[in-house]
Amino acid sequence: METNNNNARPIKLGRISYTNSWPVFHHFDPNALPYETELHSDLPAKLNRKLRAGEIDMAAISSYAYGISSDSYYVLPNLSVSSFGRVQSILLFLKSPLEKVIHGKIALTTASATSVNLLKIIMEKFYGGKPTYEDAEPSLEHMLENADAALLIGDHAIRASWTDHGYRVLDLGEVWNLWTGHWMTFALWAVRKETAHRYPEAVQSIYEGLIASKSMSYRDMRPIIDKAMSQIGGTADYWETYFRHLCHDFGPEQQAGLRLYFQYARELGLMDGEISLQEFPGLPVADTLPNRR
Ligand SMILES: C=C(O[C@@H]1C=C(C(=O)O)C=C[C@H]1O)C(=O)O
Repeated sequence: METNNNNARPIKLGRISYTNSWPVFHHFDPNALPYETELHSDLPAKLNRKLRAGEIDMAAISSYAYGISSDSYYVLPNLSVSSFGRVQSILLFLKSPLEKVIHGKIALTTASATSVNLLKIIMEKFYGGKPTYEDAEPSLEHMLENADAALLIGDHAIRASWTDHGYRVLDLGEVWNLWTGHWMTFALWAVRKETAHRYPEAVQSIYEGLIASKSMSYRDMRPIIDKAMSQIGGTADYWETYFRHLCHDFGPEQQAGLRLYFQYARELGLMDGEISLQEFPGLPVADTLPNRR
């Protein structure tokens, strides 16, 4: 690999270890880039913390985590994990009737930041409830031993949804969309401003690699579906529907949904300050995907 003199150290890129971000990472090959790039795979909450601490330079992170540190980050244009309605992997499992849950106790996965705050918006602003919350490792049966409901995200939610659990399930992407009519953006790709200013060419080349990978995935989702079936299980139909409901673009419609989420989160005191969705000021990259819904 050719290493560039301007680049004194490898750029550390965080990858969400859930299937939802595979379309952006599947064809991304750090070894094909002109700058040394290290991939760090982890759960969203861990990537949020590592990016904040400067242990990694850029990453797919919870959109909530972007919102509370937006001064320090740029958004990488047109990359996100979003849905217009049902998402299938942000799920609240209800042991008690909803009427009781909204004033009861809810166990929250420690893997998430966006969805735990989305749940608070739904419970408190939409349903007029005031539950208590408790952090828990993402294991459905454990979580529900002492709680009325449990929130899981990503592959933990998908695997739990396939078990014969017998609980009612709310899909938070769907609830958000029913109440607001908007898209919901769960994750964004962010780069620390410090890194972007110091190594703009390296950040640009990683960004181009991610966009190229996304375009290739959307031309043919089959390899990703096959990989999901062999690594996680489930049917081709399940994964085809899952990836069809996800959107990895971040255009004006997704941005409008995210701004509303930030507004509601501020109204409930879950975040403060003005949040700018400031894009990485690199060169534009051709991304010819039609905006999907
Ligand atoms: C759609 C999803 O989006 C995600 C939800 C996140 C969160 O709640 O903080 C963070 C990253 C994504 O993994 C999912 O996890 O299934």
